[in-house]
Amino acid sequence: MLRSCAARLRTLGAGRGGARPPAGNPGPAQRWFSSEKLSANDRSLPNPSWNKDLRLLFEQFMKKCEDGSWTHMPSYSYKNTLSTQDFTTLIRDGKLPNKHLSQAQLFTRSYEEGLGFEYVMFYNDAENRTICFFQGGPYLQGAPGFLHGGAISTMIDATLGTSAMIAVGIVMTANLNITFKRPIPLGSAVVINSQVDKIEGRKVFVSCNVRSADEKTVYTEATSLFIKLEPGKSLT
Ligand SMILES: CCCCCCCCCCCCCCCCCC(=O)SCCNC(=O)CCNC(=O)[C@H](O)C(C)(C)COP(=O)(O)OP(=O)(O)OC[C@H]1O[C@@H](n2cnc3c(N)ncnc32)[C@H](O)[C@@H]1OP(=O)(O)O
Repeated sequence: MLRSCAARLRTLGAGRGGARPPAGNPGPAQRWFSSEKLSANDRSLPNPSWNKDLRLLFEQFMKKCEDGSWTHMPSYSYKNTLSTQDFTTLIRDGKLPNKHLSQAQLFTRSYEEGLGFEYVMFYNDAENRTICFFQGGPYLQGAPGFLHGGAISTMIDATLGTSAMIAVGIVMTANLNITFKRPIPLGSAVVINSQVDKIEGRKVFVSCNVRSADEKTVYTEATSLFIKLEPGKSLT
């Protein structure tokens, strides 16, 4: 059975060495999810590029957060931050050249406002669900007027990855299976509804579908396997 989200988030930071981070010195998970210090740079809040549907969905779910059933997840570009350093140290023994690290930022937050990935995620602890509201901008075009399949896959990976991370800690995608059923119009708001289906040891099986904001059209379906990283085991 999945543990409560709060407990999982507390232990995420302990995964590397077994010790809980001391008070005032949050572990990686607390840094991703805590909005206290970074809220000014939170990219998951409405901006002028958001269409009416995306705003409405955001407002509806912010209301649902009031009773604690859903939680809003802030999101940052992670430009040259400690959390990126932590992850690199974990899987590569810190061997990534510093020059690259200093330029690094989260792919889905690397476009200017409105041009690429505009999205916000919420999670529901009791139901092990993460929901993402996503509006793809003009730089994500594939077939004329529609989103590129790689951009859709990216947001699916990010949403499913977030679900898996909330469940077990730091993970990487081992496998991602996607069925594209209908093309997604550029600039439209869609709903990526994901859930953790099963956890077996370090393996986390997750799935999702992508629907229109009115839920009438199913655009995409996906299943995926994430693997929890083992502390001290280099992947390179
Ligand atoms: C701390 C800070 C973090 C900083 C982040 C800050 C920002 C965060 C913001 C929010 C993030 C949002 C989430 C984004 C998610 C994106 C994730 C990616 O794109 S990731 C990029 C894209 N992904 C990559 O680049 C990953 C590349 N691949 C790898 O690195 C490795 O293959 C691995 C890590 C996936 C597993 O390696 P390894 O740890 O050595 O594991 P083993 O070989 O020992 O196997 C363990 C078990 O798993 C089984 N199993 C394994 N694979 C498969 C499979 N494909 N099929 C089926 N099964 C598979 C295997 O059979 C075994 O089963 P069993 O015997 O126990 O029953």
